[in-house]
Amino acid sequence: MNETRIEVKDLVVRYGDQVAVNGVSFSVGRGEHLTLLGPSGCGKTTTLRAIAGLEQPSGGSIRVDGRTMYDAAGRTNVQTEQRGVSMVFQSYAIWPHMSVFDNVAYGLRVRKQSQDDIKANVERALDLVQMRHLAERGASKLSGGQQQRVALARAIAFSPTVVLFDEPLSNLDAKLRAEMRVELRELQRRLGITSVYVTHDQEEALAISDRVIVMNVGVIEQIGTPEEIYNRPRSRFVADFVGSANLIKGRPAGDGTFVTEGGTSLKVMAPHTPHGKETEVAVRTAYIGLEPQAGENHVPGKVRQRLFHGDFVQYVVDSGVGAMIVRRPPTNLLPEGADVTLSFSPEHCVLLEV
Ligand SMILES: Nc1ncnc2c1ncn2[C@@H]1O[C@H](COP(=O)(O)OP(=O)(O)OP(=O)(O)O)[C@@H](O)[C@H]1O
Repeated sequence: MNETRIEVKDLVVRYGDQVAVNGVSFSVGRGEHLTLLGPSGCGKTTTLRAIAGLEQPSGGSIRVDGRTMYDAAGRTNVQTEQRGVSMVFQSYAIWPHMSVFDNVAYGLRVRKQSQDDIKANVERALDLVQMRHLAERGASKLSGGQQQRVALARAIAFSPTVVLFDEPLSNLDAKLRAEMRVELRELQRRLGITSVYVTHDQEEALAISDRVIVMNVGVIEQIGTPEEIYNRPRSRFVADFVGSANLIKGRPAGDGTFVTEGGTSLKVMAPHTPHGKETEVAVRTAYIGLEPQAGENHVPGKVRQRLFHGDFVQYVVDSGVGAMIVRRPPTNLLPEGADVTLSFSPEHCVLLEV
C-alpha cells in the first residue's frame, strides 16, 4: 500500500478567470481507494479529470506509476489514451444499441487486442461483476444497476493500473446504491485496483474509502482515514459536511479545558492547534448520552423535541451549551419535556483549528 501509484503536486486548474483547483497535493498508494469528497463546485471532478488527462491544468504536476503525465514546469502533457487509466462516469456512458459483450469489448477492440484475448478479457470482466449470463443482452434492456455493472466491467476489462470513478452510483436509487457500494468495495479489494473516487455523498465516502480528501472551494480541507475525518475533524467545514455534529463556541483555557460562551467548562481534546482565541468544539450527535457517565462532560438539559427516524431517534435538547442534537438507538424512548444530563467524553469533544 505504501508504494505510490498516483502523485498530484500543487495542481492548479483554471477556467478563464476562475480557479477551480487551487494548489492541490496528494498521493495514492498501490491498491488504495481514495475518495475526493466535497460539495458541488469544490473542484473534485476537475481534479479527477486532470488525472485522466481530460482537463488541461495550468500548474503543478501529475505522476502515475512513476511516469510524469503532466508537468507545468517541464511542459509535459501525456494524451488521455496513453495514460493507462480508466474512468467510470456517473452517466454510465454505455451504448444502448450494443450488447453487453460488445460494450465491454469496445475498449479492447480500440486497443487492437486479438479476438481470443478480447473474448477472454470480456468474460473475465463480466464474471467479476456477475453479468456473464447477460452477455448477449442488448444494453438498453438492463436495469440501472446492471448498466452500472457493465460500465464497471468495461473499465476493468483492459486491466488498467488505475481506475477513476466520477460519482458512479449517483443515478441509482438509495437501496441499490447501498448494495453497489458493497460490491464495488469488494471488487476493488479483490483486484487490488488503485482508485480515485469522486462523490458529494459523505456516507458513501466514509463507507468505501481507505482515505478521504475533503475539498472545499478548490483546496483540500483535510486528508485522513474515514475514522480520522469523522472523529478528528480539523475545521468547522469538515465537522459540518461529514456526519452530523454539534458546534459549541467558546475559547480554550489551557490544560485541555474549553470555556463555552455561556461559561460552561468542558474537557476537550485538541488534535490540531487552533488559530484564533475564539473557536469551536465539535461533538458528534452519535456520541452524546442522555445520562451521566463517569469521566465525561456533563451538561443538564431538557428534551425539546423527539423525532423518531426508525433506525435512530433524534432529540433536540435545550442546554447550557445551546440546543444540542442527540442521536440515540430507538430504545428506551424519552418523552419531550424530560430532564436529562448530556454526557460526552473529552475524546469526543474536538477542538477545531479553524
Ligand atoms: N468546463 C467548465 N467551464 C467553466 N467552469 C467550469 C467548468 N467545469 C467546472 N467549472 C467550474 O469549476 C469549479 C469546480 O468544478 P467541479 O466540476 O470540479 O466541481 P465538483 O466539486 O466536481 O462539483 P460537482 O459535484 O457539481 O461536479 C466550479 O465552480 C465549476 O463551476
